[in-house]
Amino acid sequence: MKVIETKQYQELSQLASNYISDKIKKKPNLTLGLATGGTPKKTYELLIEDHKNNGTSYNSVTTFNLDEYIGLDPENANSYHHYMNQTFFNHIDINRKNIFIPNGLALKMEQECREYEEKIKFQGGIDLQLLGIGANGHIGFNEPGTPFLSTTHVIELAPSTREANARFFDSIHDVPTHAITMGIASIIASKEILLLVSGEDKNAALKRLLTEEEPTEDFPASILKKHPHVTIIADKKALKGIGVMH
Ligand SMILES: O=P(O)(O)OC[C@H]1O[C@](O)(CO)[C@@H](O)[C@@H]1O
Repeated sequence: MKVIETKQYQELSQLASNYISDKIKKKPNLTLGLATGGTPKKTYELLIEDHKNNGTSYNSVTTFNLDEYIGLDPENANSYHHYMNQTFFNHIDINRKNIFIPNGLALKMEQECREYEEKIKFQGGIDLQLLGIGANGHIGFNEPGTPFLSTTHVIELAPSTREANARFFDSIHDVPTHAITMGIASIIASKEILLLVSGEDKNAALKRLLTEEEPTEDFPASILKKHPHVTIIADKKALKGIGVMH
């Protein structure tokens, strides 16, 4: 895993945005895996700026999002469909038919999960997966204990995840209890992974990722150690007290 340290969140976001836009310039029909949450917000903002100022085009790009809450309508302000439209898709020239996000309202969830995997495979796999990390080490919504061999599935959210994400909702009671998420095997099948880590509340998770030896299902992000092409961009606060080789 290659670690790039930045001074703060702004610089982290600028590097991440440059990284992604360079990939699109090199491969205009890139298949991009996307994440939600607070961490990548500024990256999306800068990608939009880059699209407007430099003309980076998403016309031939295909995207697959990691996850979605179960039971939230795409119009719900807290759904990841809504997040992605507002934060990114509404501001770039992406072809709507090339956007894929798991359907949290599917009547047949098992079928939805299976078909999501098939769509990724049909597309030839994900070229670059953008990732965040939960304070408990989750990637996507794969909570501690999720099997490394998992593909897209329904998961019960950990209480700590619901608490952390309650900041986006009126009350913790409104945070869905379940989500549909790409599995750990689905994430790890991506050709390349870009993990963004910002802030002191991610320090312990990053320390565990960078220092502990063997991957363990108790700490989902640890599987990244087995992936041949992972780049981590982390700010000083996230890296505090962690010795990184430059
Ligand atoms: O960037 P945040 O808001 O800390 O979230 C970290 C991770 O948690 C999730 O939002 C799921 O809770 C992921 O999609 C994200 O990468």
